[in-house]
Amino acid sequence: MGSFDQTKAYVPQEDTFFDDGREIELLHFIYSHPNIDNIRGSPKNVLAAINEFGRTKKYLMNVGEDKGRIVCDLIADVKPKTMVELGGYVGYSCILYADAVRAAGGKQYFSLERNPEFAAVISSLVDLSGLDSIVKVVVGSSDESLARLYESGVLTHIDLIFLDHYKPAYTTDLKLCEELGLITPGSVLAADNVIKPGNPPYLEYVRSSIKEKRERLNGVDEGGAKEGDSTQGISEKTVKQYANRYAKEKFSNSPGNPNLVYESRLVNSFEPTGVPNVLLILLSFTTLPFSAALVVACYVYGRLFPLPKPLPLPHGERKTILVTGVSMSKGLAITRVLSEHTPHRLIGADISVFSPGRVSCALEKYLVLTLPDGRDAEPYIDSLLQVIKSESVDLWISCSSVVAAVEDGEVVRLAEQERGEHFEAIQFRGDVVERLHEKDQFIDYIKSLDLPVPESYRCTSSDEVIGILTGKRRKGEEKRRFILKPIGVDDRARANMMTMLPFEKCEDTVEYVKSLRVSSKNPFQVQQYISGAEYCTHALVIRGRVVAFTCCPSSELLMHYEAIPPSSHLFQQMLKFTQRVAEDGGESFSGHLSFDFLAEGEGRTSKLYPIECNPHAHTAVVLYLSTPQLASAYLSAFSPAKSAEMEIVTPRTPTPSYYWIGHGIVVLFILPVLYLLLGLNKASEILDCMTDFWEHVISWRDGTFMVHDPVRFFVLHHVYWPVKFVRSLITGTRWSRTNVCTTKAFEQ
Ligand SMILES: C[S@@+](CC[C@H](N)C(=O)[O-])C[C@H]1O[C@@H](n2cnc3c(N)ncnc32)[C@H](O)[C@@H]1O
Repeated sequence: MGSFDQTKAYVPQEDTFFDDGREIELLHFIYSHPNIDNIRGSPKNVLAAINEFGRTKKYLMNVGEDKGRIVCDLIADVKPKTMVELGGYVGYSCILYADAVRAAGGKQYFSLERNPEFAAVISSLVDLSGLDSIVKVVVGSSDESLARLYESGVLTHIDLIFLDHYKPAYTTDLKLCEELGLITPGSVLAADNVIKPGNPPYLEYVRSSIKEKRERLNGVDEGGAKEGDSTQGISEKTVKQYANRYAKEKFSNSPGNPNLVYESRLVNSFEPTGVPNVLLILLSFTTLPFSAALVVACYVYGRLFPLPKPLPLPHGERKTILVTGVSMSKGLAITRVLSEHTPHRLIGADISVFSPGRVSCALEKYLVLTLPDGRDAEPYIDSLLQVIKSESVDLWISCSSVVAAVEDGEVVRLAEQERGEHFEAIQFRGDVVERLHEKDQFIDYIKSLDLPVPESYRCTSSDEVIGILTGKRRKGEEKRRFILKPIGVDDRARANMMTMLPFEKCEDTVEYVKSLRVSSKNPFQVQQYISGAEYCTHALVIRGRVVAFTCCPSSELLMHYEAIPPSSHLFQQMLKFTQRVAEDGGESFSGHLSFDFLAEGEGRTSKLYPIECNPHAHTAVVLYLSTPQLASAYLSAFSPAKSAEMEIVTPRTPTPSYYWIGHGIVVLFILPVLYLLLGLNKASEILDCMTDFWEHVISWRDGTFMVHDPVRFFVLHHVYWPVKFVRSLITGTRWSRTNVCTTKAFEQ
């Protein structure tokens, strides 16, 4: 779970927070919006306008962006033909989900809303977003509407149901759907608010075994909730939420189908009102004494058992090596290995004053670089050039983040221009970075090397895209599936565009593609969809030769790195691919090179497709933390003969796996304990998380912690992140997810 982005917060909830005319006000707000022409026909813009109203005018009880995304992911997974929502309010969830259902090839979305005024608002906004062909808004109490839809034959089966209406009716409506056969094995339920404010009868029902349900039906349950009492344990405020308009609530008395069992999973997310990231500051504060004690213990141990120092070099042979990006685990891992195993002078630089790298004893000096000023990267480039000049840097190892890769390439060119001679740098030139990083250029380039690529097309108009998606198949040819990626747009846009195409109906595909407004200014890549496991690699390339290489299964979100053994077929395939690209780069090709691959099929017959290239260091380099030979690989940059002879350095075997405790403690320990205390999750699920966490603590390694260099771990968790959170609270800086290992806080 990420932290809530405060800038997304709606205005606070008042005592009366709905049904006071604000729903109609919302319609006036949207239809008189200066951007109305762009809102028309665009579900995304209609949702943005609803959010704008909630943030600047009045609170709205919508599901919100964070929780909405979870259900959208579920829709993409389940691909429901028919989805039903109970409780539509002003249509936020309806527009968001119906758009996702359409994108996943679905046909129908039923929004059931009891209040006719709200239902009229939904219908109006659904029309405005152009989703009227898939959405049916049904006015009336959910139980009556479900029964009516079933009897008229309009609704025969529900693939995915979203429950977000009157909390006590969750269980009774679910049972009704079971009895009518609308919900069958394979149907998926997504229920909002079961954690907060809580819905114990619903959770109890979906977690009961067949035997328990039968016993309760027959009235033999000992001491449990009385069958039929669906308000038990739900707060009085929630039970009376709609009492102003519907004085007496009525429920279906359906017995349900006790033979159905559900697999259940609780997912925490945020209401649009927000959860302050103060909690994370508190976590850092409460764990501070433990970390401080750990630092002291490590310090004493380090004094008693110091690491052996590399032999000093004769006068004049000591070089200065600069590593940039030392706030990140990858930059620190490289400096750590170099400082332990080379006698050269190591200096580090990064853009943060509070960088955990500045306190690392691996560095002799830390320098702060200037942050790029908006789109102007010059201040950053100038400050880096200044460091290279003033410190007489002999070798620069660039470990900067992806956003600075092109600028870093430019720095190499300018440094050479200034010196009038070759400047040794582990950094590709700007044009190489662009060629490898831009999705379409990369695929074209790889194709030119005769290496396998997923079928990909660059398109600058909707017609081009439609032509490819709806093109005729040869006889016997299987239906191919594609995804559509924006080119040169940020990764957030890409995350929203991973829709499987074409849809069943040609007109749906056409409608969808047209809504993306593909043009020469907004080009897209149509790419063959490949289903399979994803892998990432990290390589050090010097003068066109791969001198160090490792790879592992991709797991950015879990933040786990487990090396694939060099003897495996997959490893060899990925290495061969990387070597081919490196060779093609020639003598001037030095830098960190990493690829993302998808493997189609398994074992020795699997076929690898590269999907992306990152021409910069990958966090997987932490796998080398106990491999001294990595230092020699970097130093081979000083001697062409050595790099030509070097054996490829792979992480020492057995290689420990890496995790980040700051991440693990939140997702695998604190949250599960919280659920346990609140009685919200099954003990077995909590136990699984705890076991994972414990296993990591015992047998994995933290990517930041080091017994002989413990202060940077302390600074990361008790200075860097808290300062970032406090700053974010004060300035309202946009962030919704944090990555402990790259020290980045970014929008999801
Ligand atoms: C929390 S709001 C739904 C928000 C909406 N799902 C969204 O995220 O945009 C709950 C809605 O359920 C409706 N509702 C409550 N009880 C209902 C019932 N028995 N049948 C149908 N709708 C109901 C309320 O009128 C209200 O509009």
